[in-house]
Amino acid sequence: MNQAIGLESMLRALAERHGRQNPGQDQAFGLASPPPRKRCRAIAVAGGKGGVGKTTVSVNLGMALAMGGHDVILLDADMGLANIDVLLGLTPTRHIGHLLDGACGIEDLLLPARHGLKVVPAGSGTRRLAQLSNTEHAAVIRAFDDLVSPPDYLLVDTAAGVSDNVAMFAAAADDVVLVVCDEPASLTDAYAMLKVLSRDFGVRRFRMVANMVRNLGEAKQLHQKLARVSDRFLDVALDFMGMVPNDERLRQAIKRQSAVVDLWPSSRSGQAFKQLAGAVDTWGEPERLGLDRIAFFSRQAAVANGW
Ligand SMILES: Nc1ncnc2c1ncn2[C@@H]1O[C@H](COP(=O)(O)OP(=O)(O)OP(=O)(O)O)[C@@H](O)[C@H]1O
Repeated sequence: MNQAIGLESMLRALAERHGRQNPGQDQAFGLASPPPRKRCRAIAVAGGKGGVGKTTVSVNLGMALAMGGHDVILLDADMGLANIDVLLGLTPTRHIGHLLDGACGIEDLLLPARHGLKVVPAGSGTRRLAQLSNTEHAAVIRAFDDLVSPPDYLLVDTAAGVSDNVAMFAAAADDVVLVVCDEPASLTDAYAMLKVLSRDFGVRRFRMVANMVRNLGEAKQLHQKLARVSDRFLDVALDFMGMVPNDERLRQAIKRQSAVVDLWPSSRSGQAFKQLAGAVDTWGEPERLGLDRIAFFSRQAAVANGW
């Protein structure tokens, strides 16, 4: 069976399950509707090529949103090669593998970082985690239903490449942020990502962050380069979200196992991440409808919206 079709039917099953868990069923049992809960927005950070800065952007954007007063969970979805905990100097005792083994629940995995940011670690150096099946990935997504309180934002740092793993998380999220840097391989991999996610998973809108650029002009040029090709050959909208400059301060922060936006908020990259967080704050309601409109926190989202 075509893998994309297999994945799509799995997402459809998740959507049906989501429908079954609609709060309408509470009314069917004569129960009062629960009070409205806040809506969680799931944002997948992808990039295609390894080393373009996906994890750096995920960590710092998550921290910047948390510093802005938002409740944020950062999921390390680079299963088997996870490194968010290392970047933030955290020492997890449990990871996604334990969740899949039934040894703990999602709440037990939430690792507190600075400014209230919470990290869900994926585990590193485990072959099994690097080879999770589609069913196991779906189980990870479903596990978020069990959170006691959904956050404002769920940021998902995806793995490199355009594997089923990456596609599944991106297709389940409300928004896909594409991190691109000015290298031919980054551009071609980003294009491949746009193509697969739009053609096989119906993702139509992407937001691009230009990373490791010199200035805004260079960032916009990079966006135009990719948008020119995607406008011509693909049915997608690629919005310019912002840029992160190539900044030695950021590399120093990584060595100190800290987010640059926390350690040096006035640095060029620190300011850039605050601007990216500001951009997220201005996004309207998610546009995606139908199959790919499944939110990570399906049940909480359903309760919040009265779906
Ligand atoms: N804006 C930046 N300025 C300076 N250095 C940067 C910047 N962004 C990323 N880097 C450097 O690039 C390295 C790789 O970044 P990162 O680990 O975030 O990439 P990635 O896309 O997540 O890679 P992978 O998919 O292989 O995990 C960082 O360790 C850092 O040294």
